[in-house]
Amino acid sequence: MAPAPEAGGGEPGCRLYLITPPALEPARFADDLARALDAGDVAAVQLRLKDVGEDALRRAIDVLRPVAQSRDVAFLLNDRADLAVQQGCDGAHLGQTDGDHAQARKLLGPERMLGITCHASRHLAMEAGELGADYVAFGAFFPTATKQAEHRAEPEILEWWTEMFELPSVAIGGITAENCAPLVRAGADFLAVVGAVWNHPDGPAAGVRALNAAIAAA
Ligand SMILES: Cc1ncc(COP(=O)(O)OP(=O)(O)O)c(N)n1
Ligand SMILES: Cc1nc(C(=O)O)sc1CCOP(=O)(O)O
Ligand SMILES: [Mg+2]
Repeated sequence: MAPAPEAGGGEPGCRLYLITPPALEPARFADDLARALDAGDVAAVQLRLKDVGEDALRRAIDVLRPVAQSRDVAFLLNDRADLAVQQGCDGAHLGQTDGDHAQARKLLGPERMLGITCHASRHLAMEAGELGADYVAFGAFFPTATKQAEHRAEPEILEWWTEMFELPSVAIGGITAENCAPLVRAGADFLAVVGAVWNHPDGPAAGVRALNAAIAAA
C-alpha cells in the first residue's frame, strides 16, 4: 500500500483504496474486481462483508485475495486480524469496537498492515499511531448510503494530521470523483470508497478512472 510517487519527486500523492460492496458472490465479483483493478491505480482492497459467517468469509478471501495480490494491490480484511493472518491477507482494518488493537498489532506482526478507524478524533488517531497502526482512517466526510455513519469529519483533520505526523491517513465516507478534491488537497494519502466505484453508472472500471482523474486534477 505504497504512496503514489509525485511527478517531479515532490511529496507523495493520494491513492485509491477500494472497499468491497456490502454483499457479493465471490466468483462473480472476482471479475468485477479484476476489471476495476485493471482500470487504473488502486493501492489496496478491503474485503468488508459484515453479514456472512466465517466459512463464507474464508471462501471469499480465497477467491478475491489472489485477484488483488497478483496485481500488487494490498488485500486487507475488515474487522478480523486473526483471520487476516490465517488466510494470508496483507493486513486488517479495525474499528474502535473491533477488539484489542495492541493484540491485533502483535498478531499481524511487522509484515502485515493494521489500519484503525479514528472517526473525527485527533486523540484516537494519536493513540492509533502510538500503538503502531500503519494508517489512521478519518470519516465520514460526506453522507453515505453504504452504512449508518455516526461521525462526521472535516478536511481540517487531514490537514492537521499531515502537518503533525508522517503516518498515512485514509479519508472515507461518501467520497466521489465530484467531491474528493478538498480531501486530496488537505493531504489524505488514500481515499477509501465503496459506492463511487461499485455503483458508478458506467460500471466499476469507469468509477476507478473517474476517481484517478479527480485525484490527479485536485
Ligand atoms: C479504510 C476504512 N476506514 C474506516 C472503516 C470503518 O471501520 P469500522 O468503524 O470498524 O466500521 P465497519 O467497516 O466495520 O462497519 C473501514 N472499514 N475502512
Ligand atoms: C465503511 C465505512 N466506514 C465509514 C466511516 O465513517 O468510518 S463510512 C463507510 C462507508 C464508505 O462507503 P461509501 O464510499 O459508499 O460512502
Ligand atoms: Mg469494523
